[in-house]
Amino acid sequence: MASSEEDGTVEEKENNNKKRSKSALATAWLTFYNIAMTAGWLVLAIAMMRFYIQKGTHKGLYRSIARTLKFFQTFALVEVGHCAIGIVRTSVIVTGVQVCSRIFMVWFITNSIRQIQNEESVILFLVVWTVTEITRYSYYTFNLLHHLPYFIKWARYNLFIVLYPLGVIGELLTIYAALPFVRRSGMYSMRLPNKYNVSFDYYYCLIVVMLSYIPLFPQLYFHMLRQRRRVLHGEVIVEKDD
Ligand SMILES: CCCCCCCCCCCCC/C=C/C(=O)SCCNC(=O)CCNC(=O)[C@H](O)C(C)(C)COP(=O)(O)OP(=O)(O)OC[C@H]1O[C@@H](n2cnc3c(N)ncnc32)[C@H](O)[C@@H]1OP(=O)(O)O
Repeated sequence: MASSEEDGTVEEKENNNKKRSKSALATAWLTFYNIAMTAGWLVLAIAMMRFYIQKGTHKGLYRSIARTLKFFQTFALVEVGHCAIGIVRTSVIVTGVQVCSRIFMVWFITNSIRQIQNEESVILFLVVWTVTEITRYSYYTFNLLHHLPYFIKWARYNLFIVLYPLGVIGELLTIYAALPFVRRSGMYSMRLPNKYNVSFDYYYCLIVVMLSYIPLFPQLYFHMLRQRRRVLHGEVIVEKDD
């Protein structure tokens, strides 16, 4: 009897130790990840400012930062993993929609269609994403280090009110600008007849993507408004399950 009680205590201690070391490991990884991402987006911000100051135009700006942007935005896929394994308290779906829509914009729109890379709307979403991500990742970093300056917390949960709609406008205008080129080139499309007997039209796919902002964007926006009330005003929010 005594021995089983002892066993229980040992087991409990082992479990607690495992949890502690897991959370220490998770915190170390998240701190590293957030610092790296803050640095990455800061590099992008500096590169964009330098380009504009030196050239006096936004033309060619996307090309000049494309590699860095693709790397850091694609790396953000890791965040969906963070939610899935439970090391951050965030919905996989909310994060998944956010990250996938960004990756789609970078790889399947802006990177694939050279003719639209100099559109003002590209600069709009790039600037908006950059400000958002520098604020967001520095918020997470300082929060993990338990030294969060109030202005970063304020910026994280206020700037999105304006930046989110501006980012959406930039993204939608960019997809809209891409439509004629996609239609003319027939890119990423499959016409019948073909050996798979499957037809796919990227042009209509883009229209569906644009329409999907109507139900999806309000959900992300209201999610952030709820987070804002919770963090800035201490409201207790009961989130629905995924
Ligand atoms: C395949 C094609 C698909 C196409 C589909 C198209 C549909 C498109 C729909 C709409 C798309 C919108 C496009 C907009 C793009 C833009 O970004 S515009 C720019 C403005 N954007 C924003 O301001 C939003 C930025 N995004 C986010 O903030 C996030 O992505 C989020 C997922 C929406 C944030 O949600 P959430 O994580 O729940 O909020 P937080 O309050 O920040 O975090 C909750 C808790 O989790 C902790 N945490 C999260 N991540 C980390 C981390 N990396 N490190 C450490 N901790 C983290 C955080 O600290 C919180 O913890 P607690 O305080 O303990 O609760």
